[in-house]
Amino acid sequence: MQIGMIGLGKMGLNLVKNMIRNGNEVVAFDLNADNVKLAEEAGAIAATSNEDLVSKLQAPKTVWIMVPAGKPTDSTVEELVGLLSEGDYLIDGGNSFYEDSLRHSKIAAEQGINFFDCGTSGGKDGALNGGNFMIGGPSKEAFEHLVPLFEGISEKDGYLYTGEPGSGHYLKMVHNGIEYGMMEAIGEGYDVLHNSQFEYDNEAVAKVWSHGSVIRGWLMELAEEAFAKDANLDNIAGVMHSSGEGKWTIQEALKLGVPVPVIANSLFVRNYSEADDTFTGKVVSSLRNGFGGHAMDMKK
Ligand SMILES: O=C(O)[C@H](O)[C@@H](O)[C@H](O)[C@H](O)COP(=O)(O)O
Repeated sequence: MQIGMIGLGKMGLNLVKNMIRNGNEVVAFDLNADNVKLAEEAGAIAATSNEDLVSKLQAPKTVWIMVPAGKPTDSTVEELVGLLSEGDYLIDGGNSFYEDSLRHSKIAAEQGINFFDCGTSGGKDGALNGGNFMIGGPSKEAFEHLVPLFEGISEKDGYLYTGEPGSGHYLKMVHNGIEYGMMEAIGEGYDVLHNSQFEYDNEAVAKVWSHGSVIRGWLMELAEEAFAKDANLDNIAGVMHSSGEGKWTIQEALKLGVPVPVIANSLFVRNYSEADDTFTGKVVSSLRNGFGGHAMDMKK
């Protein structure tokens, strides 16, 4: 089928290549002209603006947007709702907050446009070679139109129509919450090994854990790759950033009254990792010193 792709960053460009390899025709646009050129080299038809992209598609038109969540997605959706017509399809494949997607779905539905909120997982490699997609949208019938597209670009069994609008990005949000907890557990286990009396070969450990153990999986394979490049990760700072989905999962859990101690602590550990020093630490150190006379590390 024919798809318009807006947003040709590391995920969008790989999706374009995947779509073309699977027999789709892609019209591509990005604010960065260099990225459009790369898409053109990969076989896409270049567009010079969102409007130009939409004008190059045949009805019913299908546009996939892959731009950062928040304001960039908001403005792109708003513009496209004005450019597309009744019966067209609009897919947000980014990591949008599900309440934003509910809003986008509503303004699209007012114009008769089928809006799908699509959580995309599997990273750059998945986008290129077979990804994972969690897709909410107006109806199963409308989704049928997109099945050939997702059949081609997904890992086998790697896409799901999740039901009503918002449910795709909601599922991706929770997926990422789980991702936070799993990665933190792997990190902590390795920290124990690293500080133990034994001399473990981190890469070899990841490799053996990847073959038949309970904790095998893609994250363990990625750990093996990372340790192969840098045996003790000496060149990497232990700072962990986050893009928001862990936080949203925790906020949602608080709203629902569901306990999520592992996911919540994973985010707090990431937040701590971003700080050079913490005021909490200064306060606790002062208090220990106050009641027990325990030594405080002073600023150098
Ligand atoms: O499923 C995936 O492929 C990943 O989750 C992907 O979506 C991305 O790497 C995260 O958004 C990073 O999230 P943080 O920056 O919050 O760790």
